[in-house]
Amino acid sequence: MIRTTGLTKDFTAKSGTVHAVRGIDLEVAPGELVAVLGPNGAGKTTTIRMLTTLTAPTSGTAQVAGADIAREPGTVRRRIGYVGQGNGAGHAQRAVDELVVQGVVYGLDRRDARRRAAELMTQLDLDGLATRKVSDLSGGQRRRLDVALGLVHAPRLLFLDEPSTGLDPHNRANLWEHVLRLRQEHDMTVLLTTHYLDEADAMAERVVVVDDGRVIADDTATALKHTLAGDRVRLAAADPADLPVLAAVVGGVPGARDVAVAGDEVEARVADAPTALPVALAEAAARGVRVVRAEGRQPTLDDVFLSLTGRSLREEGAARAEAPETAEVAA
Ligand SMILES: Nc1ncnc2c1ncn2[C@@H]1O[C@H](COP(=O)(O)OP(=O)(O)OP(=O)(O)O)[C@@H](O)[C@H]1O
Repeated sequence: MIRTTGLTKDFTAKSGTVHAVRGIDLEVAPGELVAVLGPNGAGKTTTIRMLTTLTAPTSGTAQVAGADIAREPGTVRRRIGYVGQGNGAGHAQRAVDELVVQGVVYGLDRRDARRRAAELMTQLDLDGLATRKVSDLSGGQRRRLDVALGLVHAPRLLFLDEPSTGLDPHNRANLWEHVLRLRQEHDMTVLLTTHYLDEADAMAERVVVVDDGRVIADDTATALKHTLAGDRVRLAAADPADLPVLAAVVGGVPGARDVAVAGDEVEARVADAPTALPVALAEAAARGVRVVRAEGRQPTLDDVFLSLTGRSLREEGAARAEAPETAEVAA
């Protein structure tokens, strides 16, 4: 459904050239749900904008929904849906009119456009809001209307750029419920970007991690967490003199490696924290070591990013959210 080769985008800014995307090779099969995850400025939006023909690549090629983004941009656009960041819907318009107009733009006659609009309003739980002005909708309702706008022409491939940013947890869950149901009903391929690690983890069958314009990992969330981060256990001894014995105990549990002693604690990677922890505790007790704290931890996608880059995605997101990006000048 998507195949890119060496997709690259440079921008010319006042401060010099910005290498936003540095040669991305990506394949997405029909029906997949892929999350592109990465810190602010990693190149996620620029990649989506190239794939949706909104900006031309500096170099590289991409086939999207069976058409070439450079040679057949019109065909690509007809076959895909795109929900960008922020709200695409106009403000003074009534919700239903936005959908009807979008349908007409995509070639439906007015009657079909009205029928499709009504169908989508129901599917996205917007019934009863048809005649409300877009500006009077709540954030969650407006985002669902944006998704409806992206689906008017029943695309086989849907791009969602940070669909749930700014929504509260209830509205995020609600939006996802709708997207996942629609995807199943229409057998749609979905490529989305998100900052929410838990969202990528829970929703996507595949997670593509990007950093500084490059793909640095691409696999299922489970595989990424298993191979790049791994489970951990941490145990603290009441008596520091017991630490060498405790380290030996921890080192003996299944799959233990990277055993480290810091302060009054022993920490190690293990194959499976929930089963390793009781084994370690029982063995420590048998050897007369009194353990005062014990913790087993399973990795998150943030641990994956940390292991790949030495940086935390969570901290970067928070730091950048507090300090708005300085404006860069486009070419
Ligand atoms: N029009 C432009 N002119 C100059 N630089 C740009 C332009 N658009 C994007 N950039 C730069 O390209 C890089 C990638 O930006 P992009 O918006 O693709 O990142 P992102 O991963 O989507 O980030 P975010 O999560 O904040 O949306 C950033 O350094 C950004 O400042």
